[in-house]
Amino acid sequence: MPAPENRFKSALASGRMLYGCWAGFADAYAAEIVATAGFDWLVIDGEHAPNDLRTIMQQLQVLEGRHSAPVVRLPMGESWAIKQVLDAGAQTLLIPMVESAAQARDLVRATRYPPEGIRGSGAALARASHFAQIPDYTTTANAQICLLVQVETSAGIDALDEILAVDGVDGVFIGPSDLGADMGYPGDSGARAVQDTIRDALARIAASDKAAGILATDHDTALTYREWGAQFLAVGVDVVLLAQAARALMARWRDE
Ligand SMILES: O=C(O)C(=O)C[C@H](O)[C@@H](O)CO
Repeated sequence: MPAPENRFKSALASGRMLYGCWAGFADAYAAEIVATAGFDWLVIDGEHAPNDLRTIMQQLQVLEGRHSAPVVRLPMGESWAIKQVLDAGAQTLLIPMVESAAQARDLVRATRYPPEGIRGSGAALARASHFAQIPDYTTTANAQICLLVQVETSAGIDALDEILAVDGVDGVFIGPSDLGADMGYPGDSGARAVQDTIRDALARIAASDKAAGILATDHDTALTYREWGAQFLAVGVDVVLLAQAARALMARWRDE
């Protein structure tokens, strides 16, 4: 009995368009609600949402077996944190601020058991192995890991071709907000220079053996990014959806 199939990794490899949403409430109940929408993937955000290992695990638990595949984003690509979330059951990781091929190679190694990598062997304690109920988990888990790296600085863009050559990286996600800020356009990822950089980057990623990903909450911008080569395309942020709907509702009654 091998490690569970990573459906997101398989879908990414098939080339199918995959629409996602950020899950930023750091809460299993909220993740369960968003999953009823039918997104192909949900980002359990450990970078900008108040998640910890236990809340990440609880969201992995409620998403198990659902259509929406969990993508866990860590604050940074630390090998100890990668070990913890993989043992908690994550199979797809989104790692921010990747700026070199060397960094990408280190991330690949951190997600794999030896001899391919350095992931610590603690499967008996791990939810991921169904607490050692999957006897050959450590020899089959590597193949089900999906590593998505975020390129979101000028340095990362400059190293993109080398990053794209790293075996074990499955996708490259362009972070428009951070990229815009690093390029000197904080809060304005729509600036011409940023858009030109995003277009070139998505094209280069799509032309490689990796999948291209990005986030756009504006519909027309998301359509443009899809035309430019994005395959795993996040089109919403749950926290923003609730905040905007609540404010609009009160604004309407305030004017009644
Ligand atoms: O830089 C970006 O843009 C991203 O990485 C996406 C955002 O961080 C995400 O938190 C949505 O705001």
